[in-house]
Amino acid sequence: MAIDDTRLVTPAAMGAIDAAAARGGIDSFTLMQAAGAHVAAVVLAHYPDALRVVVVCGPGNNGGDGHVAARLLMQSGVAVARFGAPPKPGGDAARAFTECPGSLAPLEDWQPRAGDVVIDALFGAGLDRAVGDDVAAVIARAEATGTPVVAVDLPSGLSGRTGAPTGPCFRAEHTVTFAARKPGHLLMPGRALCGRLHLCDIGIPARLIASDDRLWRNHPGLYSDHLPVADAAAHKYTHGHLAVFSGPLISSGAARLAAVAGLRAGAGLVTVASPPNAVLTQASHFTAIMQRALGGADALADWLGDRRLSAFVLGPGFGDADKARAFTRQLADTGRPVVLDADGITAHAACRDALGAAFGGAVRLALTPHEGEFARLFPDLAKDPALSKVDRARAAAAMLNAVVVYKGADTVIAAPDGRSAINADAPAWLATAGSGDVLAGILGGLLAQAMPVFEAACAAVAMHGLAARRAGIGMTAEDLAGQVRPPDHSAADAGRT
Ligand SMILES: NC(=O)C1=CN([C@@H]2O[C@H](COP(=O)(O)OP(=O)(O)OC[C@H]3O[C@@H](n4cnc5c(N)ncnc54)[C@H](O)[C@@H]3O)[C@@H](O)[C@H]2O)[C@H](O)CC1
Ligand SMILES: [K+]
Repeated sequence: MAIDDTRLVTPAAMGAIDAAAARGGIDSFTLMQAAGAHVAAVVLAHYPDALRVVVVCGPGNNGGDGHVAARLLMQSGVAVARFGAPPKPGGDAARAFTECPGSLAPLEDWQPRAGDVVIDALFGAGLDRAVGDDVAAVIARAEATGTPVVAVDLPSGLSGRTGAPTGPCFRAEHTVTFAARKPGHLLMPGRALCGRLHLCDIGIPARLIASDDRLWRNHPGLYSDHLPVADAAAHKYTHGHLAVFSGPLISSGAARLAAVAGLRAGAGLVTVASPPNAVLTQASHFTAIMQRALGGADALADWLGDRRLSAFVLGPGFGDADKARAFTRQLADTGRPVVLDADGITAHAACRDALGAAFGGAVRLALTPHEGEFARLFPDLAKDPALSKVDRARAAAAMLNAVVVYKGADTVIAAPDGRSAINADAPAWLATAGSGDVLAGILGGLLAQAMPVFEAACAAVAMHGLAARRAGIGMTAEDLAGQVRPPDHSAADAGRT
């Protein structure tokens, strides 16, 4: 493929890329022709029985792509009707408008008919506010009549930067985008509003699609060079020793899930450290996983003297917030990597800055919050409507000098240096009780094997999704943990969306 399909480019950065292409002698009208041709091809391929293609065109270049598609469809013998307002004279869109035969009726004139397919070419990268009443009425009409919509670049009304609608928004069956995916194609609810995404090469060279965004879809290229190496000469300690802290008897299952996942992710040894009264219960479940009774701080300090302990997971089912804070501080002092999940995150809601300060220096803290946990730790970021999920995760990562795995259907992994990835291919059935404990365990297992934290987090999120696919729909978290496999170096690009 001539384009880099792993990079995500914000609409603003895309504008800069277009300008660089123009400086390099690439004609913008030629790009528009290519864009319109891809849209027409998607419509022809997916709606061969359409009786009429309705192209709704906006004032900018998104509308220009619509005029090109309209002309090409007419030339293919398709019945086409165009609605909208003519573009301002002088630019590419005006030229595309002029070159398309036939009239342009006002937007409000569209009366849906059976057999209509809508090409939404109203707004794309240039959307900067909520759509007006005229566009909102068209969106409502398409939705009420179930008319299929093919969106050009982005469904009109959707922010390509945040994945959030700015107001009323088309729900497309297909979205045809150009040169690079935008964050809004992967972030929810944008991903759902786009329907099936077609990423099309319009002739912008891949070398130009290297913006400063440092944002990718999660894919093996982000981490494969850092995966633990399966070494014939290895012994168990070569692959590290992961410690998982269990909560009280009643909630001890969460640590078990994390421990099993950590072992399956390749950690050489895994020990579950439990309050003394939970040890017997834990022991009755395990053979390969080791046990340790751990009372308070002194016992932990004693254990931490074992240099072979190489990573820690604290939080799943942990309960006691005071103890979580005290243990975390002791773990921070070891200089070794720590995963904080669930109660381990919530315990620091009132002392977030102290947590960040305890983990200064080389990055060795990973946090795996879901929406609710994120809001508890970062209420200021969670409340700010101007921020995308990527912005929030990045700001949180920078604040705490930690890698943040902000979970959801669109899990965002962010590093303090700004590198970020959106994971958009996990199956929906991954959202089940205990699933997060498994993710924390996988991540702990990779960190125990000395992977750097950002790379380990990207790999862990991918492995979690792969395990869910293996376990299949209807799985429980136990099934999920049982399907975790060490990362496969030879695996094909499993991150493709
Ligand atoms: N490299 C590429 O990806 C190419 C993309 N192309 C297409 O060009 C558009 C972006 O075009 P642009 O003119 O910058 O923006 P829009 O057409 O989306 O809209 C701009 C226009 O609309 C006004 N506006 C914005 N929001 C609203 C609103 N809510 N209500 C009313 N008016 C609004 C804004 O002020 C501007 O006047 C990209 O998406 C692709 O489809 C090129 O064809 C080829 C290269
Ligand atoms: K559009």
